[in-house]
Amino acid sequence: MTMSHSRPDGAPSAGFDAASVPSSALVEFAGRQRWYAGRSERVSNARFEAIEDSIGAAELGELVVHVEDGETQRYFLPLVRAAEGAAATSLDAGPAGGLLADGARDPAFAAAVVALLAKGEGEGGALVVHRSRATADRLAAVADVPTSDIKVLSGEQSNTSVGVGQLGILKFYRRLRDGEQPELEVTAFLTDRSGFTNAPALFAWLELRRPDGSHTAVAALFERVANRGDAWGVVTDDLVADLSGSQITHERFDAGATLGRRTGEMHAALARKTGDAAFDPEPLDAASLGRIIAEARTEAGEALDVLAREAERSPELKGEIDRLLAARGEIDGWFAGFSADEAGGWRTRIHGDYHLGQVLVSGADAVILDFEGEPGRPLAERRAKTSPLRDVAGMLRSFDYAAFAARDRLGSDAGEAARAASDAWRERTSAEFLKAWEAASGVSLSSAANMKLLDLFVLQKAFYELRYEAAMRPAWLSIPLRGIVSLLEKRQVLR
Ligand SMILES: Nc1ncnc2c1ncn2[C@@H]1O[C@H](COP(=O)(O)OP(=O)(O)O)[C@@H](O)[C@H]1O
Ligand SMILES: O=P(O)(O)O[C@H]1O[C@H](CO)[C@@H](O[C@H]2O[C@H](CO)[C@@H](O)[C@H](O)[C@H]2O)[C@H](O)[C@H]1O
Repeated sequence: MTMSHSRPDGAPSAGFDAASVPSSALVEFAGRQRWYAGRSERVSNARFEAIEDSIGAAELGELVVHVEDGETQRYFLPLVRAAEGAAATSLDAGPAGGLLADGARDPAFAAAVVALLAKGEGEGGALVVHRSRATADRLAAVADVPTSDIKVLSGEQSNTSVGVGQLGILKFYRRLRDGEQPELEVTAFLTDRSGFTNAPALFAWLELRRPDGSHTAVAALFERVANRGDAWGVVTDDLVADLSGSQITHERFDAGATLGRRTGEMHAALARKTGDAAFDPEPLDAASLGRIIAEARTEAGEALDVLAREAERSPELKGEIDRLLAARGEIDGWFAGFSADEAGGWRTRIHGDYHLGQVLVSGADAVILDFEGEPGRPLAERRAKTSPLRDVAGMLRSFDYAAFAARDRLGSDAGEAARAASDAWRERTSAEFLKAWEAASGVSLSSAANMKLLDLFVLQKAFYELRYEAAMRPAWLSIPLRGIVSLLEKRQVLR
């Protein structure tokens, strides 16, 4: 169901000239936001481009950032007047604009968006409401939640998620990419057409249609899943307790077996043939395998370039960095060593950015979230069908991160015994995960070709993480670096 929403005459607005916000103030403000991906780039200028529509008192717009020698980045940025005393988190729009704040973090704005999604509006504006018919009554209940029960979730990730009472999660997409948002397509497919129930139901979403015909989703409302935290938090807490010899009194989350089963079921659901060309499985033939290898090979080279630049910033990692850089030829040769005979199986839609932080622990079960794909990649790539082993690799890398993070939390108490125990946990959990995944997905892991492809995806993910950590958390650069070195040693690419 689709409705267009237009600015009602005389609607209240934030009452400022957003177009006059200086570029320097926008860049400084963006640099403080977790969702901003341009932090490590040189920015030539930034501007606020108004959206011809209104919701509540916000001035709606896009933050448009021109990166030197790079693509233009667009972010959804509704602006509201900053609350008293909120100077530290606000955007200083100068004497004419005053202090402004991110509307996505403002409960009143979120309430207005939910009301709009539940109600829909007349024709004409730049924002279009899409609602799921199946969930209309649940949507009305979410719209009844009082503003006082609307709260931005802590631990903001690539986007900004807001809890609407215990019923809904309103997610504002921050980095905007033109085209279909994979998260909306995949969640709707899983819940409406495949019978997979371990992902939150999608209620409604808001799409921006620009005058040039391009379109992109800016917000979506999902069912809120009762949970005791994401699997990253639950797994690392339990591991810290185990490593430090503390008793666990709560129900233990059986990470390997539960995640393996639910992940496999998700992949089996995504492999269902329904006649929808965007989802129907296609053969993983030699041409598609060739594209996968070429992409991973290029990305490995790019990540090694980034690593070479990082070497100065991380002198404690110099030994491993130099070793990897010296083996560039061998690494490239490993990718080149794939043969067309290794093609086989199916490619389907997948999760695309799968790790422990994307799973909620609900009782003893797992609910899978965030089907947006890797936020740094173009939409067409994130919507492409590929091997489900890519997601499997993502979770294996996450077990490696969790083993490191648990040791890191123990600080100087973490001796050699803790290292050995956390490594053993990672190996055991990974094996249980793979076993349960194979049984639930129906994809065989006994073929040498599939195991080699799994290695490729593990390496590709770790190279992606190298770039991610270099840009976002340099202190964790060692995790993917050591993961890459260790895998390449096992496969005798590094000697
Ligand atoms: N449907 C939901 N039910 C309960 N909590 C949710 C739901 N969706 C998101 N969350 C919470 O918000 C956090 C961020 O959600 P996620 O979709 O991963 O956002 P991002 O796109 O920013 O990575 C999750 O880790 C979880 O704590
Ligand atoms: O914000 P997103 O969920 O879209 O994902 C991005 O950020 C993740 C970090 O929060 C990053 O994941 C990496 O760190 C995790 C631990 O914090 C670890 O569990 C993952 O295995 C590791 O990849 C993810 O790669 C990035 O896309």
